[in-house]
Amino acid sequence: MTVSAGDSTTPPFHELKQLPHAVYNRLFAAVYASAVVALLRRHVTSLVVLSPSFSFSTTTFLLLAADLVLAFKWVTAQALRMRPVRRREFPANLPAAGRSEFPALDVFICTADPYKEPPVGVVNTAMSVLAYDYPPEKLSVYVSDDGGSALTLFAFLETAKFAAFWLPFCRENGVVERSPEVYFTTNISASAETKNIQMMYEEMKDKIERVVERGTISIEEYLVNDTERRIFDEWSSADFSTHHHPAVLQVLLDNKKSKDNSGNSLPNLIYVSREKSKTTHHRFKAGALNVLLRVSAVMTNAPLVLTLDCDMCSTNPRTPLHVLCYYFSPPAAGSFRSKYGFVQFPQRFRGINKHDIYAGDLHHYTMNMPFGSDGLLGPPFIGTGTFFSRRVFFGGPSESQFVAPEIPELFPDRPVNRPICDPEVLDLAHRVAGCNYEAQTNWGSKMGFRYGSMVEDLYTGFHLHCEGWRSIFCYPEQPSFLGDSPISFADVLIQQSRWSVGALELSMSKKSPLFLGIRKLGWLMGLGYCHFSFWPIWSLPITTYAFLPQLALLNGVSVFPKISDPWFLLYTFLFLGSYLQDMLEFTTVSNSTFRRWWNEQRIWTVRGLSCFLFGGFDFVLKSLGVSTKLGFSLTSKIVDEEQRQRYQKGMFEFGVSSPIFLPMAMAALINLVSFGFGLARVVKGGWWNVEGLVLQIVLSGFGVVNSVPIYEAMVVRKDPGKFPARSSVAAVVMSIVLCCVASVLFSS
Ligand SMILES: O=c1ccn([C@@H]2O[C@H](COP(=O)(O)OP(=O)(O)O[C@H]3O[C@H](CO)[C@@H](O)[C@H](O)[C@H]3O)[C@@H](O)[C@H]2O)c(=O)[nH]1
Ligand SMILES: [Mn+2]
Repeated sequence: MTVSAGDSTTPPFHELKQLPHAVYNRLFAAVYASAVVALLRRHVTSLVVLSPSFSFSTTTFLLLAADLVLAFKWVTAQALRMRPVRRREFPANLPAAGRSEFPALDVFICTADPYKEPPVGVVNTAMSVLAYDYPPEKLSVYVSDDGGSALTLFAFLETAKFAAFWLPFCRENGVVERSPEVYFTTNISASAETKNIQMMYEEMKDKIERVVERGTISIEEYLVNDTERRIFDEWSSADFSTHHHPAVLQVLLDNKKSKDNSGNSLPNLIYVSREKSKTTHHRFKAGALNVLLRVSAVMTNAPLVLTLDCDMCSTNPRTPLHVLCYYFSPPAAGSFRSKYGFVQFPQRFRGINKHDIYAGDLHHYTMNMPFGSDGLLGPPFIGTGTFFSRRVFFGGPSESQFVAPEIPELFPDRPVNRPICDPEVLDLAHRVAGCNYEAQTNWGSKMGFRYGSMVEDLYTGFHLHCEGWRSIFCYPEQPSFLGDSPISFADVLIQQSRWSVGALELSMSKKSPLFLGIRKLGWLMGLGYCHFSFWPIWSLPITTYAFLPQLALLNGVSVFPKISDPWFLLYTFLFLGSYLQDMLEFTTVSNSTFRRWWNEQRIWTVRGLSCFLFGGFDFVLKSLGVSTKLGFSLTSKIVDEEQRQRYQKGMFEFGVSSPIFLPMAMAALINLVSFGFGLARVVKGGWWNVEGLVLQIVLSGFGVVNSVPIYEAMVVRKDPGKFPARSSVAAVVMSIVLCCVASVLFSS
């Protein structure tokens, strides 16, 4: 265990423990690796030595390719299993008197569409950070509105007013849940004060929701004075649209002037909608974050920066103190100028159903694997819940790597000595929020958040690690942030198709983790990044194993060893070994349930047949120049009540007819038919008669068990979330075609 403290006489600020299961992971990896090598050797020999027919060599070749991919994925996963660690912080040990030493903190919240991301939700996220247990004169919250929406700005005008009541209320009553929405739905109090503030909140919420529903702000009704009205003048110009408008910047709270209702200062709250033009690529979220980096540099230039998605409410007001436990530790004590570039909190979600049918908590990626990478060079950046040192955005950690920004006002260590409402400051802030500002600069390539991938988080984090930065995974028992997870299955798959495209943009780039990563970060960390960035190639083995053995079975062709063959044991070991290890890791190390694990393994196969496949296609089309424009399909944060109820009952929400459901439905059908066919043969002739097909029958059975929710949705369910009839028919037709083609091929 390593213990660090402010100095040797003070109690520790944090500790780091290696997780004990690392030893078993290593031993198991050694044994499993031998089995993998044996399997690959077997494939190669049978390909070279015996080649009785075209269909035999094709099948063997496809299985070899699938197993090679699986072996590669396995190796990359092991890299993250070699040295998992767990940290703990002790914020109580930070000297109480040190608050005046706290670094300033700039919080960035991104939103992009008031209809997909309801402003009330964004307001709650902002409120939960405005109410941080942090000196208000050091705290600034910047809201980036890529929707360029007056509705969002209106919601924030209201936020500024309500904050004056909400912040002192939280402070005086020791409120932990500082998003008012969450607080009022989980706490029912009879006190007059609470009732009063709840009424204020409900009024504000009503007002915002009515304005959003109507799509316009009624000037007479809602805007109380001329200053407020003037704010919205910008929107009155005829050519103001989401994709084409000047930069809009509005200081809604200024900590030098704004006071709450008990006379204390309020933090800064600044609305930023960067300039948009139809002719300039706006680079999605990374572009928005870079604008915030510059605008905040001009206005407050805090050395610490926190990035949040609009739905990621903070659930612990002392979260920044966990970060300070590292900030104040040697060798960097009080400067953050060490090699540690960012502190990543896990992304956790609220409202996930009991058994997590979509594996929406992204367990593997947001929990297990970050512990593994934390023992190496640190967790990847996952987009939200990340505290950065501002310095990381300007080149590697050593002085010689520093990349100077184009104007002195953006230097990361420049002290700020002008008020944020100073006209010159505001002028410059508008300028750096302009859509052509980045032309011929290093923004997006050597500075700031990096452009080049739809998963700007993984991509940026990778480049930061390659420059020499390290990161820290901070996982307090009590969740620090909770976000929304989509509840419609189509939304989940579309979101993950976008991630798949982004991951491939990284893994297939010239600076792929496979080459640059391993060279710069060493084998383990480099392979660890491969694990994340080669995510979608999983669809190759999954598609193969979901169809090939089953189609072979239907044609009576054996592709796996017989029961009496010793290789049978090897196959069984490889399958059960990795499944059991994953299950144990999930249920013990991460303390989750068997049912959740079971659902997660199902989603793994489903992803292979949907988002990974479609994301892969999109990527290929884009690389070939066939489709040039891939938009950022924003994940909807709207919750339909009926849908939510079905989701809470554990029902998959198909509903819309989408090609993304087709391959999984075809796999479900073909596995069912081949399983039935296999069983019929067993009934007729007994197990020994089909001993060459046993593994294929078992595999089809496994496919069938995993497809139960699909059969239900196709045949049994009548609710609007059922499998769309059109897609069912398409799946049946295509399955029949596939079976016919297979029977021709297998007879060749
Ligand atoms: O042009 C854009 C597009 C998106 N966003 C914001 O980016 C965030 C993430 O968008 P969302 O639709 O919620 O995407 P998710 O796939 O749910 O987000 C995950 O994946 C992203 C990478 O694709 C990461 O950036 C996120 O942090 C991570 O939560 C939201 O706050 C959006 O408002 C923008 O500001 N501008
Ligand atoms: Mn999201």
